[in-house]
Amino acid sequence: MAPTLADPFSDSSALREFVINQGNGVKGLSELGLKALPKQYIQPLDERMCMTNVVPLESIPIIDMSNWEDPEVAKSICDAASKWGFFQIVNHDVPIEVLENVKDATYRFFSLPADVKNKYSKEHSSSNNVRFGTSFTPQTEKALEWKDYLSLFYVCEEEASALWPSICREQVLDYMKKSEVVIKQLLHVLMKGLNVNGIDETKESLLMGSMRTNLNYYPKCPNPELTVGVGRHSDISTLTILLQDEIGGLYVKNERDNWIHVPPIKGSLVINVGDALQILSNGRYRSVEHRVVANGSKNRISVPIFVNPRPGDMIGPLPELIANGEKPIYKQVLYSDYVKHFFRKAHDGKKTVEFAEL
Ligand SMILES: CC(C)(COP(=O)(O)OP(=O)(O)OC[C@H]1O[C@@H](n2cnc3c(N)ncnc32)[C@H](O)[C@@H]1OP(=O)(O)O)[C@@H](O)C(=O)NCCC(=O)NCCSC(=O)/C=C/c1ccc(O)cc1
Ligand SMILES: O=C(O)CCC(=O)C(=O)O
Ligand SMILES: [Fe+2]
Repeated sequence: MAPTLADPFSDSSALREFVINQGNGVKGLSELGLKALPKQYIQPLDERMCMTNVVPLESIPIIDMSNWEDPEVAKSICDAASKWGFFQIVNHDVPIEVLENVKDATYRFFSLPADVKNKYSKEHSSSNNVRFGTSFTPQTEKALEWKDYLSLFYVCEEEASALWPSICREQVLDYMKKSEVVIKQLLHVLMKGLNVNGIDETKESLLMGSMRTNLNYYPKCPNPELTVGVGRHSDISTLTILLQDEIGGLYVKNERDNWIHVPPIKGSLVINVGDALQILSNGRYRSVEHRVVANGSKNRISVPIFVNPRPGDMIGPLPELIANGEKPIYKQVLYSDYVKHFFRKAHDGKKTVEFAEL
């Protein structure tokens, strides 16, 4: 039963019970039609999006992938990865139906009753590789984030068949599979830009040995200006392939510490460099801080594929770079240690990468 008092969640344990334990998430809160944001979601002033720091006319590069091997296109990819850490791609080979299907599947999953979704929560899921949750790390966050998610770590088809929710499984698998071509194209170009030519099996595994797909749901929010959808962070992936819907709300930091909006473009994918690639490239490609605002009138979804090393891989500057005389700025770290470090703290901008600094 949903609480009905005027301020039903002044008591944090009531909020925790409804949102986390019962699996209603922020979607459940949103659907209660609250007039005011529960205080647990109110972010400190300096974490809220201040529109005076937004540069309206600037934009991350938009790259046409149809001639991806053309040296000029390749240069624009490498330049974008060094300067911005973010770009959008159009005319890639992922069919539009695949993108539309995974968005539909995301809506279908979040439309399930709370008790059904809750079977995939940390407490109830039979595997760490499938996790339905809310905010980022509700145990450690001082202020919660206005977001629910389903996170699916891919191990193999058999495991996905056995453990992933059937309501979205095929669509997520298809999106992952069809994205592999463009992921390989991008990694090929980015490695060439470092004078690392030819990606052998070991290197392919280091760059894209594991994948995690998140289905993110940001419901309509009563006081969007007081909270965040996702706080400032850089991803810990090698590359992230992000599908967003038509609503907008993703902002990226530029070189002058201003925020730039990433406008939705139908059929495009947003690509960003993650910490793992920043470390492997010895800082030549940059993972960049980004955040998502909450929306006062519309629900928003996004579907990132995090392309990662394997949990058991050691990551550090690639030997080819060091052999060329570059001084390493990162040490070798076990990727799963890096991932755990990221998940055990609240979002804190670019701080995660300090874990690997020499
Ligand atoms: C290190 C992992 C993630 C977990 O290891 P474990 O040995 O099974 O240990 P735990 O299940 O106890 O997880 C360690 C901590 O991470 C937390 N965690 C474990 N997955 C999760 C999870 N998807 N979500 C949010 N907490 C989690 C988990 O709750 C736990 O926190 P705590 O209970 O406080 O100790 C392991 O599965 C692993 O190495 N996975 C393969 C690599 C991998 O997934 N890489 C991540 C790719 S990038 C990425 O996911 C980015 C995500 C992201 C997400 C949200 C954002 O806003 C921004 C970015
Ligand atoms: O929803 C978005 O646009 C971005 C989400 C994000 O940054 C993430 O899941 O890491
Ligand atoms: Fe992100």
